Amino acid sequence: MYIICARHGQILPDFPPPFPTLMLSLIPQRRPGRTRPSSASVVSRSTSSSDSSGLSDSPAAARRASDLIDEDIKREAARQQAQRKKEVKVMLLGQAESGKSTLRKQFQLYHASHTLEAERPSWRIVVYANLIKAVRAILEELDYEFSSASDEYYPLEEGGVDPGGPGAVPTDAAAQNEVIELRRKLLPLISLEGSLTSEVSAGVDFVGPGVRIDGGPGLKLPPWSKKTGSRLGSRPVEELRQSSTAQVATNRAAQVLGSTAHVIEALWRHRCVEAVIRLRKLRLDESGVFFLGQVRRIAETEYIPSTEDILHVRLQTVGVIEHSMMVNTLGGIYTWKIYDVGGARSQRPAWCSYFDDVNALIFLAPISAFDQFLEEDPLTNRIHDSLQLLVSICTNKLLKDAQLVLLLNKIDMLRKKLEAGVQIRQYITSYASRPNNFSTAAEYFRSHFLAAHRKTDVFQRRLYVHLTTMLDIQATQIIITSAGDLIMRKHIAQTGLA
Ligand SMILES: Nc1nc2c(ncn2[C@@H]2O[C@H](COP(=O)(O)OP(=O)(O)OP(=O)(O)O)[C@@H](O)[C@H]2O)c(=O)[nH]1
Ligand SMILES: [Mg+2]
Repeated sequence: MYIICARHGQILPDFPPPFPTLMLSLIPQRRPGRTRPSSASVVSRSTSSSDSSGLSDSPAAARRASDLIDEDIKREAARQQAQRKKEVKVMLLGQAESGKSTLRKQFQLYHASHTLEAERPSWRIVVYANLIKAVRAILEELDYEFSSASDEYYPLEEGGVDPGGPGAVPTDAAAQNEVIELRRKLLPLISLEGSLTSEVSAGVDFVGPGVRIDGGPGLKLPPWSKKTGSRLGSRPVEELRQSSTAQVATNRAAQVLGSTAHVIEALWRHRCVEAVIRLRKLRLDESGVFFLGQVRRIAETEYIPSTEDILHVRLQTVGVIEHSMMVNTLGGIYTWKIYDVGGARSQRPAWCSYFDDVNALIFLAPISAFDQFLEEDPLTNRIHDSLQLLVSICTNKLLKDAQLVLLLNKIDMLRKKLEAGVQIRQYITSYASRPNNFSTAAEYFRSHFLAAHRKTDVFQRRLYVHLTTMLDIQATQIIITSAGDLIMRKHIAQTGLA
């Protein structure tokens, strides 16, 4: 599949091309506002001005008018150049759920914490939606478990056990009745998911299996929703604050949550839930697991999301969102424009329209995802997809002047998975007999990403690599400072501006 890149008028392969295919070569682009008008157009403009201003049509007058226009053009070019020198463009790239938006929030926290402060109450509805989604996913899994238990054929997951055998998911009548009762009490809460979803993101991320991406018949989509491919646009968080319907949905959810928090806790602690997570490998979003453990606090009447909550929230980015912030660094004040992109495959064609003049790319690869596959392509391992994506970026000519920073993210999850005994070689055969511990695994992934860059970066740029946990505020702020210094030093060196 090929995609026409709107701003460049070029044909690009579906982004990214299969490794190791390179992107097609690109047509150089002219920047608006920097072209000197041809002498023909200068003369014709001076002629017409002489008509209205009363200047004579002599060659000397025409030359004077032409000089004036030249000066204007120079002044405008100088103004634009000065502005560009004071502006730093940084793009956050990587697959879906790699942590781009979380890093963007960390930038906001570090450089513009007042804006995060202002947004804080608006995140409440997203926290509720994440929590309810997790509750629904658990109930659906238990439903499946109970109905499968009565079937003769019962497929086992890796590490699973025979039904009824020791260590099996309990499916006895008592367990089933307990879960049925919990579900009955939770139905009013679950039924709110649709309205929260349509307020927050028009069904982008919160729809569950079996629910159509457009929310299904009868779900009214809000007017701000915008179709991008088969998905629908997510709403800017600032807008939620001003929406009265979002307020109503939030207050209703808060009310129901207040009266059902103890039921959610009982469900989360139920022996069947622990068993489906351990034995059936039920995968809940990181945000869901976090909020389920904090349900009492979240259900309080006066609840306002903490910074930790905001960093844990999962809200899929759709399209490319620009965030401007003033950064006071190395003796100057600069406007940083941070572009946070949607990382799902259907979103990637939109990236190239923003590649112009990018100063730096921060690429996030979640290395804990070695045992996961893309949601949009269940046959592609997520580490493999990240490597392909990095190659596409290293070989893209539009990005040749951009500095590259690679963040191997979610190392906290990597640690947890390895400690829980998940074997890398079961998913990545080339890992072979290497020890299944954190330091070996981190070095293994690091060397693979470095090799992919070394082999394909025709521009021979340095690649700065960090192992990160985007939820760790202190550690991420150190990385933001050091990556920021690096980006600024190169920018200053290139523009000659101090
Ligand atoms: N445990 C853990 N969770 C993380 C880390 N970084 C991000 N997350 C969580 O992962 C989820 C996805 O993160 P996002 O920042 O929304 O991912 P994204 O790359 O913006 O995803 P798209 O917008 O779909 O492209 C969120 O719930 C985050 O809280 C990390 O280092 N460790
Ligand atoms: Mg995002």
